[in-house]
Amino acid sequence: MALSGHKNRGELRIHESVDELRTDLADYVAELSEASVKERGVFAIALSGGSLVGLMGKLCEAPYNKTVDWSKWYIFWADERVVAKNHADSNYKLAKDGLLSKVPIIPSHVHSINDSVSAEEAADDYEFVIRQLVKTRLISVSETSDCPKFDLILLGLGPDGHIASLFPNHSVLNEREEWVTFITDSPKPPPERITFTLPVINSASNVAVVVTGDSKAESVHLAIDDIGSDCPIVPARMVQPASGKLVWFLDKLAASKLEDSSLNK
Ligand SMILES: O=C(O)[C@H](O)[C@@H](O)[C@H](O)[C@H](O)COP(=O)(O)O
Repeated sequence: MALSGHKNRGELRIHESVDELRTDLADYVAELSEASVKERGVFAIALSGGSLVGLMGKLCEAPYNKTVDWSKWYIFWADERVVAKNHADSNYKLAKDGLLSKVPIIPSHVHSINDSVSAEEAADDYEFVIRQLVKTRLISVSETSDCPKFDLILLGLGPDGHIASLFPNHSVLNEREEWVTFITDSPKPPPERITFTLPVINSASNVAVVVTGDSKAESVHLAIDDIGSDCPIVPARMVQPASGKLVWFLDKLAASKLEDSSLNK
């Protein structure tokens, strides 16, 4: 693995293979879980959809399945499709089938969205739930804003540079008041989604963006490298934790267009 810091763009962890990335990601999540449980007694983690959950798969295997204190995990979603929980498009279903059902997480600690209301109501409900948990400090609060401070937010990256359900040129990128908002016009189906806003993502203690494959190489370049003013600002470039730590988990293909050639050999 090649390790590097990239000015204000966080730590880059570039892996020879997807398998190496999977091991490093499991180690990273397990270490953050241990540190958070030691410090706060709980671990509040937000997941996304896509290939991310599969890439976290080693957490279900030895040694992690036995060493991680799963009873202290509280699960949230950085974004969710507004579909029934048993629908093939549901990020909850993806995580349940691929991770949550394979480790001893306490069912009441799993905070999925209300799937029986509109996208707008689901976003409001989800923000309300998070507000209650911030009040009790199950989720920490940012020192600089009133935003929740998740222990870890895990994000994937779309070929268009989107993270969570924050798509390029969409007005929700400018949302500064809401913690959770909704869209009904996602360029990638399904159209109705709820999503954490940038202030919440940027208030987390740790944010990890997990990216594999050459179809993402251009958006990785646009998100990380020093780009000219004529280049588009992709949503992933707006991930800039105020006081938290940003880590990029990349495989060689995803890193192949980064400008620092020593990194993508
Ligand atoms: O809601 C969605 O449409 C997906 O969850 C999406 O946001 C995904 O996370 C990225 O596109 C990365 O996807 P892959 O990791 O599968 O390429």
